[in-house]
Amino acid sequence: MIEIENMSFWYKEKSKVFDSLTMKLEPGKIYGLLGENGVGKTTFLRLIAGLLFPEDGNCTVMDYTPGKRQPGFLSKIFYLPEEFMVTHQKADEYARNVGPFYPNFEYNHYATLMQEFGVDGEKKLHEMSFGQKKKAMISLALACNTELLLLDEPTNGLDIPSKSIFRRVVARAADENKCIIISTHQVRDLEFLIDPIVILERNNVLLNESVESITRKLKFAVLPYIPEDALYSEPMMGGYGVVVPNPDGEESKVNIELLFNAAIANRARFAEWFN
Ligand SMILES: Nc1ncnc2c1ncn2[C@@H]1O[C@H](COP(=O)(O)OP(=O)(O)OP(=O)(O)O)[C@@H](O)[C@H]1O
Repeated sequence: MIEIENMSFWYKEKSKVFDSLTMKLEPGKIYGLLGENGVGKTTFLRLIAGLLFPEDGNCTVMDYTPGKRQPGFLSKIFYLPEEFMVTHQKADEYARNVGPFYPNFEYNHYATLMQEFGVDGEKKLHEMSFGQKKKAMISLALACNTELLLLDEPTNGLDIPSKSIFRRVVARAADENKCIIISTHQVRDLEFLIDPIVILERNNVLLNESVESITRKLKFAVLPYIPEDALYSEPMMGGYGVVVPNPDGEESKVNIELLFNAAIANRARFAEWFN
């Protein structure tokens, strides 16, 4: 669905955000896009959406060149930025105006999602709180039913019940033809939703792997001690949260925060294991 080949991008040439980045993203998945502050997650989403243009290399999305912003392409993707300007329209009115640009948009689906999130669509968008606006825009994004959905920090601003609803409605929206990419720092909000996990690092991608492949190679545990072969450990309730190599393929549940910290602390080993 998304093929990126030797793509370089910079705002200022002497500090490249991406330098010859190559990666593939497939349909039927909900990707979790992680990375330290300033590493380029938003830039990555904007390149895929065609709002920024690669300086070098190629980025092809569903056989389109995003930067050309062709109508066929625009009707197949929905990009929801972390922060957005809203109009003075009522949320429902806005959905009725924007939705028809997307061939698979269903107003009833939008209305059901708004009800599920408990947002009053008769309220004007600019009079809503940040969380209410976010839920209205998430409802619209999902109801547009596009092949590609790009969500930048979608759970930022959502209260605890809304985060559960978000996980439920996104899981329900996923199907084999769709690719959903969620950029987030709130990994605990999305622990059981995102798979594969993509970790960006300065200039490039450090990891792009399914949870299954990660847990085949790594074991996550809470132990009363730090094992000698620990790739990463940190104190937590009950002992230490540790990430260790998993030569015997023992089953464990991925802890994304531990994975992230282990990857950052062991860049070379991760590159060797996973590439
Ligand atoms: N409009 C811009 N002009 C110049 N530099 C920019 C611009 N937007 C972003 N940058 C720089 O590009 C790099 C990547 O920024 P980006 O916002 O993509 O990172 P991010 O991973 O989304 O960060 P965060 O996790 O803090 O949201 C940063 O070093 C940032 O300072």
